[in-house]
Amino acid sequence: MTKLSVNINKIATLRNSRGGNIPNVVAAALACERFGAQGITVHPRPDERHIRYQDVYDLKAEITTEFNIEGNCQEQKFIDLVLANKPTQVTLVPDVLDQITSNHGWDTIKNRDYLKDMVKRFQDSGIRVSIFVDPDEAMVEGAAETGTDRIELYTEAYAAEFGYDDQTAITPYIKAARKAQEVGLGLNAGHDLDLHNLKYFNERIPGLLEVSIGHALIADALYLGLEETIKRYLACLKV
Ligand SMILES: CC(=O)[C@@H](O)[C@H](O)COP(=O)(O)O
Ligand SMILES: NCC(=O)COP(=O)(O)O
Repeated sequence: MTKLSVNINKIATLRNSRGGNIPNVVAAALACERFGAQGITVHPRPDERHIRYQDVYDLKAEITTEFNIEGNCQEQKFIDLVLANKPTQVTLVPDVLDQITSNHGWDTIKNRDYLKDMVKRFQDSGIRVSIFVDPDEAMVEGAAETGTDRIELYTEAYAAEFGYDDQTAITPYIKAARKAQEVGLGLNAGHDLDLHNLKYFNERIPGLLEVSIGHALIADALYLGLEETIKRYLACLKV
């Protein structure tokens, strides 16, 4: 079954809006685990607008499921943070500084040598590496040449098209997933996945190992509660 990693950035956004420690991100992560999530994802950004660097240390000390840290390895602070915490997985995302959210994958061909160095650096510390890519077979092949363990397919385009033309929405992802299988890469996916589009995606993408979901899931929890929300997302991942 595809694993669900809950991205808790938005819990930190809410906490930071007031100062103080409500809601507590570690308590929220532990609740996600208790309710069945198989992993916790955070995406600390350089301005610490949601997850703070200290949160990563605090989470690492408490959580027991797979810990996935996403971010831009062009920031030395990010590399140091990951190496100090040794999560299960680091996901390399090519964000620029003032980006509202992630909006593109790596060009794994142009940046092949750079990514190769980064992948080795993290793998040498026992950390599984995933590279965030658009659903483009050439980018998947390029990722394989870096030595990465996995890729994460950037699903914003799928989510935007889903509900209009589902077949068109999913086709590039099926092709990219098949290519990942062919070149021996593990497959993750994420961004804008939600209760409407997740089941269709999971049922059609071969070899999907993990999805990381934050924005929609935390928003759903406002209405449904965290326990019921996680239960519904897990149900979408059953085949
Ligand atoms: C890589 C990815 O798609 C997610 O991590 C997303 O970027 C979440 O980040 P924000 O919560 O800052 O939007
Ligand atoms: N890697 C994607 C992620 O962690 C969550 O993205 P979103 O669900 O907040 O869009």
